[in-house]
Amino acid sequence: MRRIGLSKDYTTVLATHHQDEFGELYRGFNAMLQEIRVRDEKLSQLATTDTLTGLANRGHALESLQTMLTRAQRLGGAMGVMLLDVDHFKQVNDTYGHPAGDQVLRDIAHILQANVRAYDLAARFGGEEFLVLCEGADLSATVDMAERIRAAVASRVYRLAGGQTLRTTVSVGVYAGAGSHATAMQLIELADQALYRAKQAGRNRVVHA
Ligand SMILES: Nc1nc2c(ncn2[C@@H]2O[C@H](COP(=O)(O)OP(=O)(O)OP(=O)(O)O)[C@@H](O)[C@H]2O)c(=O)[nH]1
Repeated sequence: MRRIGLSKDYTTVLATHHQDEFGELYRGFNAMLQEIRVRDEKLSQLATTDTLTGLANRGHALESLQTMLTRAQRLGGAMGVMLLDVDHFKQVNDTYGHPAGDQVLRDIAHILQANVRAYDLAARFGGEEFLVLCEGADLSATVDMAERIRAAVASRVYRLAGGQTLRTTVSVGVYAGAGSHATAMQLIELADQALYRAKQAGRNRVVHA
């Protein structure tokens, strides 16, 4: 028990064959460990997940970016970063209402999840902005993935609760690379500059740095 207390490894189960008070004590202790583990998982889920979309939240995305970048730099591999912003989203809210806007954000989150690989990370980075981290992807692979997502969003017809339908588009800024001196914030900044150019060029497009 002292070892569990020190290691905080609550997955441990204490084995006992006692049928007396000791057995009772062990079983109570195991039940308590199980409860701590479930609460631990719930807390960590709450701390890393965006509640509206179920995607990773900004903090978790930044941590993952740092981990992915460090790994890519250590192994000399590539990585891609994609910043997506919903076009004219204020108009969606103004025309159809905030709940409709929320539904669009949730739908886009589904599209992202359906289009990224198991080892990529899709996150909600801010209000109507999403970040996708593509592990081991070079520029061409990241742009291809971004283009697939852009096209999927553009062709989606959102069906609202009241029977109305709407369509929307996203602009995407892409950066790929993991230069030995690059920092996580520089990667985001470069993707953001590309995103800005995508908006300036007319939206509903992918631009890379
Ligand atoms: N429904 C909903 N709206 C949100 C949420 N977070 C941010 N927004 C809205 O997103 C809108 C963003 O608007 P802007 O930054 O003006 O950008 P935009 O209208 O998308 O225009 P462009 O980015 O230039 O294409 C604002 O109206 C915010 O209120 C959210 O969680 N739910």
